[in-house]
Amino acid sequence: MTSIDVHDLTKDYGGTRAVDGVSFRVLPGRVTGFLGPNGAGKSTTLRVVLGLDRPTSGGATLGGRPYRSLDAPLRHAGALLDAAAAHGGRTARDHLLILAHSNRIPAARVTEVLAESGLESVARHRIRTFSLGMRQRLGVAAALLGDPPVLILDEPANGLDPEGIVWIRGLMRRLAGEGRTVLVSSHLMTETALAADHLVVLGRGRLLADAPMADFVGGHASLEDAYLRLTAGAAPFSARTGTPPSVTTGTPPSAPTGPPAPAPTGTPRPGQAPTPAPAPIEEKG
Ligand SMILES: Nc1ncnc2c1ncn2[C@@H]1O[C@H](COP(=O)(O)OP(=O)(O)OP(=O)(O)O)[C@@H](O)[C@H]1O
Repeated sequence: MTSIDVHDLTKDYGGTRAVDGVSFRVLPGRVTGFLGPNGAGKSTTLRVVLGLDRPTSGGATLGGRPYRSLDAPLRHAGALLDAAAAHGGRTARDHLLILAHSNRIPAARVTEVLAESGLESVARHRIRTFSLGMRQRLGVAAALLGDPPVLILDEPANGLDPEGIVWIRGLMRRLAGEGRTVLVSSHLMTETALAADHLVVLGRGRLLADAPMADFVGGHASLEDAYLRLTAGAAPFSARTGTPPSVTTGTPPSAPTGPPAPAPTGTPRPGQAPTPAPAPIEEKG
């Protein structure tokens, strides 16, 4: 099956370094959660993987090939990046039919993905009448269209109702169970804890962790706890609350709190630099 490989990726926007020498591999057969604070570089990385942005240096491949070199790319990788991207004047069905046609996918597959995403009853409605959650479902339907071995989903639960959140979680688990490669970015820790087997965490454009979920959370009260400790030094927009980060470790408040244990980073691959240790948490007064 097909892995996603990001190799020593750096991306600058003018004077802003959005991604800084990041390398990781996303393996088939599991859901990999892609986490990081606002502005950490997740979307930029996904855009480079999908050939939507050119890297400054390094790069990314799917099954060893750059996305841009793929023939009929929807058959190799399905992506949900921006649910608002579909043309509002088209019906959901027409939107999918156009995508299918341009990737040599049979029209019958459109009917299947409309059913899979729960949109059958609104298939002939114009997309501009869709709610955010319906647009998300349409984005997922488009990602599934080519029956691809790789799925890349950026905040797929955004706007979904509780039934939809359960649906997308089950869908991701099933796709991974079928041996596909599923990479999902999210800020929802509870959802990520339920859906993901493995985590890749960025902070300020750098790789902070690349580890199995159990190893990442190990010794912490929850995924949220482990994540907040790891990224506390890398969150650029933390609001002043007058209290320390909302981590609950079970340790009494008076107990000395040293720097967090670095989350396990997995074995560096040949040529890959070890993951930098996270910045220590500074206790706020
Ligand atoms: N097109 C662009 N032009 C200029 N700067 C950009 C552009 N896209 C992203 N950036 C900058 O790159 C950095 C990384 O942004 P990116 O959107 O990749 O982060 P993110 O981890 O996806 O954040 P979020 O969780 O808020 O979506 C930020 O500093 C952002 O301002």
